[in-house]
Amino acid sequence: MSQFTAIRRDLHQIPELGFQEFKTQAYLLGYLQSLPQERMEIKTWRTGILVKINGRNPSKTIGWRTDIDGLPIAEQTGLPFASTHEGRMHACGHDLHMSIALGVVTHFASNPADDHFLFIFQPAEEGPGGAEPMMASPEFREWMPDEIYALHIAPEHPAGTIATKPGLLFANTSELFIDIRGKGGHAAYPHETKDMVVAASYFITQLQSIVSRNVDPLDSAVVTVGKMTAGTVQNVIADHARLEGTIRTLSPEAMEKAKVRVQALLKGIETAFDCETEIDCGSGYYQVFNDPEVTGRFVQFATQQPDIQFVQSREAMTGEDFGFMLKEIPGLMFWLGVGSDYGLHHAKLTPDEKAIETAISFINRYFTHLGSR
Ligand SMILES: CC(=O)N[C@@H](CCC[C@H](N)C(=O)O)C(=O)O
Repeated sequence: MSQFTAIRRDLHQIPELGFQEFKTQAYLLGYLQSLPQERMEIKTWRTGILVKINGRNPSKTIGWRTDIDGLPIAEQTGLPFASTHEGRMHACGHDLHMSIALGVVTHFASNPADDHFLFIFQPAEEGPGGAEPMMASPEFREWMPDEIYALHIAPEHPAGTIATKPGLLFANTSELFIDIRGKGGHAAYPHETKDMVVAASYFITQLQSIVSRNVDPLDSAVVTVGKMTAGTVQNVIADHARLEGTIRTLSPEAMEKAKVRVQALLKGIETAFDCETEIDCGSGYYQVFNDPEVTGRFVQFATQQPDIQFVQSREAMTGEDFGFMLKEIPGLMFWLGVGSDYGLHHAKLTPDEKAIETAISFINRYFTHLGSR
């Protein structure tokens, strides 16, 4: 087993939620401090880390970003190195993202290029979003990169595949947290209550009309309620329901429209069911938009690599707060094939670890190409 596969397995066992990545940060710092330090500078920002490798004759700084948080999912892979944190899992591949980033740092710590490299270990990608506040920090601003790159694992492509496209790659997102409050009571006396299970059920059904009737069919959107809680026992009418979900749209305009419609539908529920509602749109991520010129250069390089199958990808309704970095800094995100029968955010996601070495070797070559004169 390669060194970075072993590291991936260590990290896989300690998934932590956004801004709680304390063990992860300690593990990463321990490894980074074991590398040659001559050209390396390290700073921490909350639970994240910034690592700069000073170039020999720099004219620019090239950035690489990895996310480091896990998800509130109970792992069901049965792997010997499964999560040891109950109800937490690296089900979005951030364990692979981190081990690949460490592989690239390791290479350039001993083989610096002409240009500087900045490695960003960013917390809270799954929520509430670490990229925007990290970028605004003095620690980040001091080492502001001139161009920036990141990858995301893609279970639907086999290991050895890289997929991307110029322009829009990932959607705009907005979280949704909704409370609906009425009046509880005996299950046999509904006329004396305001039943929030019924109100929430109507509301969830009405939400589906946003995509089918409000958003331009040529401008896709998704409205998903991933969690619904209401009630206490089978024979008591619930006085409160809570819904947690997310909106995804291909354009910022469709996002604005969808949010307005969610609020209008909620007002209707208040009237129809004589209840009170409260909405919190949580955090929202800006779309991932790949710089066309940077992507052109990247695709040309990737298609010339004998160990890489390059695939032109489509847009995806996933969100990524890396979009905030790309809004300010030219760069791109690409999908890395990891061939798994189970997809992202699935409790049985099992990425093919061969992709780790493929990615490290590919990025080392690409960054050497970019950072040398
Ligand atoms: C790549 C990926 O899966 N990202 C997440 C980002 C979630 C943002 C936020 N918590 C939301 O749900 O809106 C995704 O679910 O796409």
